[in-house]
Amino acid sequence: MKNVISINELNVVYQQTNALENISFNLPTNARAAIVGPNGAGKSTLLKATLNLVNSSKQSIQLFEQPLNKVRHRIAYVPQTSEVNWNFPTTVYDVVLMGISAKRWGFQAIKPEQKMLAEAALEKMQLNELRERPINQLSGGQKQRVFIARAIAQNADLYLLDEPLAGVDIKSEQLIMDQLLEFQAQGKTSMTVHHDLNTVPEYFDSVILLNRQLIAAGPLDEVFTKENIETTYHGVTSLTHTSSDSKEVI
Ligand SMILES: Nc1ncnc2c1ncn2[C@@H]1O[C@H](COP(=O)(O)OP(=O)(O)OP(=O)(O)O)[C@@H](O)[C@H]1O
Repeated sequence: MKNVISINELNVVYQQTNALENISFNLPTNARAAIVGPNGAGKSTLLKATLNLVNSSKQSIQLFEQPLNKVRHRIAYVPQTSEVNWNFPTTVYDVVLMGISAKRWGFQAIKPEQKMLAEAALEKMQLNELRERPINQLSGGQKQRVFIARAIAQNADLYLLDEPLAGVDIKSEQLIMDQLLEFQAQGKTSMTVHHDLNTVPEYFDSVILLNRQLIAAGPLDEVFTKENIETTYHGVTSLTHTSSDSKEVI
């Protein structure tokens, strides 16, 4: 089985912080993977390093067995909503169209089939009625769904999602998680930062356990063990304390 992501001895150092130390793992094609670990473990940094959005040790990452610059168009990134400028004067529909623009050259017109992709993405995330709404007038869950819709419209092969369930209600959560299943059914791969240990087995089939260093990575059954979770969270074992309010607990 081919690897979509191959990371070899990745290090990321911010000014004062060793955010990631000596990370090596492979993610096979068609995985539906979660990145799990406590606050400050480097989960967002791992996604950003994969996309070369932060300075890291070079030559340590291959995507689709190639360097990033050859395959960037095959990757969709859903950032944390807190990292998006929601006051930018644009509408839901225009943000979704941006997913398509990622695959266009210069001022090429949008093709009918690309418009259909955008329409399908709006439909899937149940955003049709909100399409003309300015993005600064959306709820937390609606904001998450807009960026997932943009990623769907991009029609990528690899989806990197940073906490897509943060601040969403149960309906949005179900829509988003069903979409990850659909990506997988289409032969695509996803890697998602996820905070709720309780739902990891339900939502994912692979896990990357991280706490600045890699604790373990691989299939859910092999990796998501009590021992590994304990090591990741330095002894926090109770799964009942680790949903979105886990930020304080861990
Ligand atoms: N731009 C930056 N400059 C300096 N330090 C940073 C920067 N971004 C993150 N850090 C630090 O790097 C470490 C890893 O941060 P990161 O956001 O990747 O963790 P995380 O696991 O995603 O955390 P959380 O669960 O809280 O979102 C933290 O100690 C954080 O304070």
